[in-house]
Parts: sequence; structure tokens; C-alpha cells
Amino acid sequence: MVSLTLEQVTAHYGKREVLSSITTPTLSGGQVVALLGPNAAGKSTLFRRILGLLSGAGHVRIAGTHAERPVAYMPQETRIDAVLSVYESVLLARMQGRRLKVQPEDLAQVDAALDELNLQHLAQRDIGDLSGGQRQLVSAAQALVQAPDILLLDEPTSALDLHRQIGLLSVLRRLAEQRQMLIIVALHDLGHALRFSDQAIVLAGGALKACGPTRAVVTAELLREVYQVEGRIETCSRGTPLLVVETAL
Ligand SMILES: Nc1ncnc2c1ncn2[C@@H]1O[C@H](COP(=O)(O)OP(=O)(O)OP(=O)(O)O)[C@@H](O)[C@H]1O
Repeated sequence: MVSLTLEQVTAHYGKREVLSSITTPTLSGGQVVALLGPNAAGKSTLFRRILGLLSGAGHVRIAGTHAERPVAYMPQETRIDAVLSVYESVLLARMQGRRLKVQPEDLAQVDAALDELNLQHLAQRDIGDLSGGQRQLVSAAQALVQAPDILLLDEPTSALDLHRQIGLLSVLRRLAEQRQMLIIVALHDLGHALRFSDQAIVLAGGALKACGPTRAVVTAELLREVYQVEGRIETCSRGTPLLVVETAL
């Protein structure tokens, strides 16, 4: 099974160090990990560092994969390319780094990604004509279609309505289990993190504040210290954790 371990990982833009010595326990496939932290905490930077797009000290150790490209990434910004249809853009994402000749398996993966995210009805539309939320789902499909062992998604629900936020996070949770993928998803909604993630990594000011089971990590103390918000976590009658926010400090 795939696993990811960060050992004293740093990252810098020019001379400015943005991540300071991040070390995590080994994160294994089959689970969803929420990457949490306030604006500018370093979440996107950590994703870029894991992908090898930024340099820095320490080690990003990935084990248990034989895939040519084990990690797929959905960036925060969704690019627009008006000359491609949705189907073509997802196929293009699939073909990156592969043979140029499209195989039946590639087309099957495109259909599967579009089906998973309920995007088949948009398949022939120009990607530049889509709404912001539709574009965000297509971007998720472009990452999913690569059938990675590790999937990194940077705020994939920020443009989605509530129904689609829950839909996407439910799909991710199921796929993590079915495909034994390790899915790391940057989120600002701590309620979603509590409901849909197994583990949480919390960054603040480029440093690791906490890493562990989400319910143990997302506490009233964390809300106060990291988010400057007074609140509490309750459990509803069905056992689902609920975030109750009282006031910003
Ligand atoms: N390309 C860049 N060049 C220089 N500094 C950058 C660059 N990208 C990000 N930074 C800085 O690195 C720090 C961390 O930014 P990052 O985008 O990783 O935060 P984040 O946790 O993803 O934030 P948000 O929740 O607002 O998306 C910030 O201080 C930011 O200004």
C-alpha cells in the first residue's frame, strides 16, 4: 500500500523560507487526510513541495508505489482553456507523461472520472464556457483520471454549492477506500474535515501545529489557538461531529 512520510521538510520561495521543518507520521493509503490551517499557513506550498515543484531541505518519502507518476494534484486555481471540450481536457490530463497513442483504458478512465463527478452531461462543452463550480469539478476529474496512488487537492470545494461539496467529499472518501489511495485535501471548512477526513494535518505560519486523527486534532483549543475563533465540537444524535462557532476573538 502507498505511504507518504515527511521528514523535516522545508520549502522556500527565493531566500524566504515558508515551511519550517515539517515532520509527520507515515500516512497510509485508504484514507482521507485534511490539510488545515489559516490563510497563508503554507498548505499550497506543502503540496508543491510534495510534488517536487519547490526545493528545500528534508525528505518527502513515498513508498509502496510502482506507478510512473504516483502523485496527482488539483491546484487551487482552475485554468481555463477555451479551445478544449471538457472530455478533451480530461483526456489530455490522463495522457500527460504517457504514450501519445490513446488506449481504450485511457478512454475508460476518462468516462469513469466524468461519471464519478456527474460531469457526463458537460463532456462536449467548451471548458471556457463553464461556471466556476463546474470548472472546479472538471479540475478534480483531471486529477482523478490519472489514477494516482496519492491525490492532492487544494481547496477543491471552494466554488461548489453545498450539495456538490458533500458529493465531492463523499466520492473522495469512497475512492480512498476502494482504490487504497491516500487523498490529502486542503480545506477551510472544519465541519467538512471532521465529517469526511480520517486524519488532519494542521499548519500555521509554515509550521506543523498538529497531525493525527481529525477528531483528536480539531478541538476547541485548536479553534482558539490557530483560528482565533471561540467554538466547540459537539456530537449530534446520529454520532456526527458538529462544529459550533460562537465568535471570532
Ligand atoms: N509564488 C510565491 N512566491 C513567494 N511567496 C509565496 C508564493 N506563493 C505563496 N507564497 C507565500 O507563502 C506563504 C504560504 O502561502 P500558501 O499559498 O502556501 O498558503 P495557504 O495555506 O495555501 O493559503 P490560503 O489558505 O490562503 O490558500 C504566504 O506567506 C505566501 O505569501
